[in-house]
Amino acid sequence: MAANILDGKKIAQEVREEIKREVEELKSKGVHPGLAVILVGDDPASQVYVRNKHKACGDVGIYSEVHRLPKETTQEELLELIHKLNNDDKIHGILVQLPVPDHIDEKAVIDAISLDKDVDGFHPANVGNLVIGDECFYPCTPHGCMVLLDKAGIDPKGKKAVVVGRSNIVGKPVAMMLLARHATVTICHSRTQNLAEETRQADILVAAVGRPEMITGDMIKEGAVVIDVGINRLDDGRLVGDVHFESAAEKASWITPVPGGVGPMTITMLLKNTVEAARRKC
Ligand SMILES: Nc1nc2c(c(=O)[nH]1)N[C@@H](CN(C=O)c1ccc(C(=O)N[C@@H](CCC(=O)O)C(=O)O)cc1)CN2
Ligand SMILES: [Mg+2]
Repeated sequence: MAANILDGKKIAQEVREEIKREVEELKSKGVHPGLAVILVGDDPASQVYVRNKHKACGDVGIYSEVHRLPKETTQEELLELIHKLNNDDKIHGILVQLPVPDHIDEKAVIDAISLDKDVDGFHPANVGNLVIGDECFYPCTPHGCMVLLDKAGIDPKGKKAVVVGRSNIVGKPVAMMLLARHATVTICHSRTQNLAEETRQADILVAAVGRPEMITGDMIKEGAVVIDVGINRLDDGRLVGDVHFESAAEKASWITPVPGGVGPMTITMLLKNTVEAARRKC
């Protein structure tokens, strides 16, 4: 089987057109959605992501401000800025680009963001609401995975989904979202025995481990849908996912490429959450 490509770049663009219209509608009601992004330090990849977030906001008409803080910023200084933004009516969404420098407690920072402005969906109360199926912001990358499935017309209901990776920002939330859509979900991780035995049962396989090309074609069931969340830069400069694309594409019915699969959806879902946060103020 030669897999169909789930083109995240194209789908992200389509979703951004919808978001643009939603922003116009909110503006006509007197609400201009606003996002504040905080970047601490000078991690090169984070700088690119933050720049892309700012540009993406501009493209759809969302007001955005970027707070670039030096890497020596103390936790107190960062919390003070978050507190200020929590009380700023122009700002509907706040995010702190991760990772933060080692001397800053990531959990303290996430906890400080007001629940109604937590457009990353990382606040523990948001995560709790996701688990129990209450109103919440879906974390952006897992939300992007679900939108890709929807756009390809793949209904998780009754399907066996296997998620490889148990991070708080991707593995666990995507498993919960698949469960909410009535998939039978297995979460695998570094201590899973016989990983291939598990992955070969998946109708939907989500790879989010951060290990280059570790999921190979022989680990995939014929006709499976493969969502590759990994973004790994190799020594030779190539960017690859957690899935070995060529061998996996011979087995899968649908597969996301890297780059150009899940990645472009992440920022798009951030825009969507920011609009949703603003809508709740209407
Ligand atoms: N506060 C947050 N921090 C981080 C998040 C997040 O959702 N919130 N996710 C990642 C980084 N990230 C957005 O912040 C992000 C990662 C990747 C992409 C993307 O478009 N990737 C491209 C390839 C880009 C490249 O060439 O390097 C792709 O996969 O096609 C967008 C956003 C960690 N931090
Ligand atoms: Mg690949």
